[in-house]
Amino acid sequence: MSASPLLRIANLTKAFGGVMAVNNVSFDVDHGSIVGLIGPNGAGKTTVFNLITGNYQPNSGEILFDGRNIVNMRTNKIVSLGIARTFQTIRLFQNMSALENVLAGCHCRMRSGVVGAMLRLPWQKREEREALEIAVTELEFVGLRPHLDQAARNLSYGNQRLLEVARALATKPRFLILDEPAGGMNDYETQVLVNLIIQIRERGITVLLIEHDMNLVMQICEKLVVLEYGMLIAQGTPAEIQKDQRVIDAYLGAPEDDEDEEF
Ligand SMILES: Nc1ncnc2c1ncn2[C@@H]1O[C@H](COP(=O)(O)OP(=O)(O)OP(=O)(O)O)[C@@H](O)[C@H]1O
Repeated sequence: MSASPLLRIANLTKAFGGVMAVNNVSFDVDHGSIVGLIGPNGAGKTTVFNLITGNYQPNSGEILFDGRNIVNMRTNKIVSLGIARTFQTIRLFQNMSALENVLAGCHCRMRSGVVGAMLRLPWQKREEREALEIAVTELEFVGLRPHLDQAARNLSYGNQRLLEVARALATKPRFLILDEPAGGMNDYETQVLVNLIIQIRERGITVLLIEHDMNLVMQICEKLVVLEYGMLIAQGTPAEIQKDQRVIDAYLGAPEDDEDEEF
């Protein structure tokens, strides 16, 4: 018998008006794995992410994290269980420094919170010192230590994406959800990202990612889950998925766009 998965999605459904964005989808993410969620534009991938992180509530179905149903849980509670994410559209505090952005991630885990920290009681000072250490460590981990004091808006696009990863890591996740992490990156930046995701997994963090860059997905994911029109049409290893006729048809039948879906 195999060990229970870190994340289990069971019969998950989410409709927006008449649109079935996610339609009876079920899949597992095993502990310590890197899983890719792929599919043509509008297939329902980001909606699945928003359901896992509590940004949306499903119409039906279950989301079990480490055996616990997290449906209807508040987003901050879900973060405190060890789920962190980055967004498809960069969501940084553009006028704040790289360090301040990552500290904002640490505050999700702090007892005092941002306002309480201003009172500066001894245990709050200790907590702040620890947060600073974590933030610097994570900036170093993603290679942004030299840019610590720079405003987020002055970082290159690729570095802004890495900053989002550092901020997510500062919440000490067990499960990291990355929404198109290579979006807008050049080939060199993408390769740096690939190495970083592998190192994240080596830290024992399980990764679920949406990515249109098939080269990246094929390199690092041991399992792919494919959605089309909200429905799961295939799941398996990259080699299995590449040969799957339904997947080939879904991609070949997808309307052309500028996202360079090379499958
Ligand atoms: N908040 C919302 N309100 C209404 N419809 C929505 C909402 N979010 C998503 N949808 C619809 O649900 C469907 C799935 O969208 P979703 O963004 O999850 O797809 P996706 O696979 O992430 O696409 P992409 O690769 O383009 O990001 C689409 O038809 C979309 O228009």
